[in-house]
Amino acid sequence: MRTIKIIDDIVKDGLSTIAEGYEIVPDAEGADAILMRSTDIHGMEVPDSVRCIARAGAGVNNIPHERLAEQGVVVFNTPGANSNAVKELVVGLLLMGSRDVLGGMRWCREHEDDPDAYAEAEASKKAFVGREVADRRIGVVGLGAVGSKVANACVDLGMEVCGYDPYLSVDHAWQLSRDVTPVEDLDELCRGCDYLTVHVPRKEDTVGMIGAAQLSLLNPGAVVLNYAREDVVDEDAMEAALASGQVQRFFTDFATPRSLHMPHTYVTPHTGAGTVEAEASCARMAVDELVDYLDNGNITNSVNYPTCHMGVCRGASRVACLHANVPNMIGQITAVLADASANVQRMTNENAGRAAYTMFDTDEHLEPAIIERLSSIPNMWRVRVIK
Ligand SMILES: NC(=O)c1ccc[n+]([C@@H]2O[C@H](COP(=O)([O-])OP(=O)(O)OC[C@H]3O[C@@H](n4cnc5c(N)ncnc54)[C@H](O)[C@@H]3O)[C@@H](O)[C@H]2O)c1
Ligand SMILES: O=C(O)[C@H](O)COP(=O)(O)O
Repeated sequence: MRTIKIIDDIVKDGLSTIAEGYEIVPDAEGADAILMRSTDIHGMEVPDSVRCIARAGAGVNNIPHERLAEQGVVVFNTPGANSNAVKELVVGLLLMGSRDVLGGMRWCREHEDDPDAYAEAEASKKAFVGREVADRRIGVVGLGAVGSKVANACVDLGMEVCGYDPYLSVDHAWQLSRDVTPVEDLDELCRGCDYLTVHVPRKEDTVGMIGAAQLSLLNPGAVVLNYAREDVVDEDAMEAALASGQVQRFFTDFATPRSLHMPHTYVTPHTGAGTVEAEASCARMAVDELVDYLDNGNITNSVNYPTCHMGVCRGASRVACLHANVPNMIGQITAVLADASANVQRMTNENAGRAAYTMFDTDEHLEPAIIERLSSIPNMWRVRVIK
């Protein structure tokens, strides 16, 4: 029986793909895997029993995945599984940001007991006049799963769309409308924009990337949306830009103590991915990743280990070695196998960044002493006997 500890609220129907032979357990201690969403686990001691963690969602800044790689824990996320949900909300808010929809609705509510409201509305509606988004310029920062969908939707709305993403993947480039203009410099992207929307992961080079300089390059009265992470947009700079009118409205998914008190700021409580469809598809993808890793050693969508597939083991045994991406690891692993006269049926090695993964099938089970020798190779982080 394999065991999974669930942290956060994972929707039940998303768990439907958990295979037989799996059990949800109340504690991480002793569990084989953790399934989670946004809880910050930087301060958590991840028990040695845990072989993998799947984040049902995109952002992994809440997980110390580099440290966990060295602990032999594979961390997964679910790229793209919630991107349509974010796109739909961002497009809705973009339209709301162009018209004072909320102000108009507030006016109506305030006049709910006024018998002349219907007639007064005609006189008052001038106060809520907005603008159309068609032909306006929007800058999209980050053209991944969410950003590319937002950019394409803005093209469909008739906007002039520019995008900035120095690390754009080939897959996402293929998905992008040819009407999106790529811009190679962030400041150039911001210059003359009426709208700016941010869709990058939180990392060293993105924290504070939208600051005073970038906001000053927007057209006066611009609308800014942050459905990425709270500190990608510098709050000091944003508050000043809102106070001066340089930014007319700011939509953010992050209820920080500061954003909740900023003028002309509309805060949602991290509900960018909050649809039944997105929650279920993230959970299903995360469960599939965990199960394929625990059962077969295959790695799909990991953020700290390379992609690696060897299908289902047809030999007597399958072993996976999780180790540092340094020279001579394969040489040392095969030397141990040669000493043991092990007959290797299939073997694969992949690396990504600082981590590497070697997996092999043998036609006999290896003695515990051989596994011990593999484990004691310097820079070996974990050896798993999968079958
Ligand atoms: N509010 C929500 O509920 C919600 C939902 C999904 C994602 N997110 C956030 O949005 C982020 C993006 O999600 P995604 O699914 O599109 O991820 P993604 O990985 O598909 O896309 C991120 C894109 O940002 C680009 N990028 C990285 N560094 C950059 C930089 N310095 N400048 C410009 N571009 C850069 C990458 O090349 C990539 O194309 C996530 O990491 C997460 O933090 C929030
Ligand atoms: O990174 C993400 O996928 C989003 O921030 C959504 O997070 P959540 O699933 O915890 O709401």
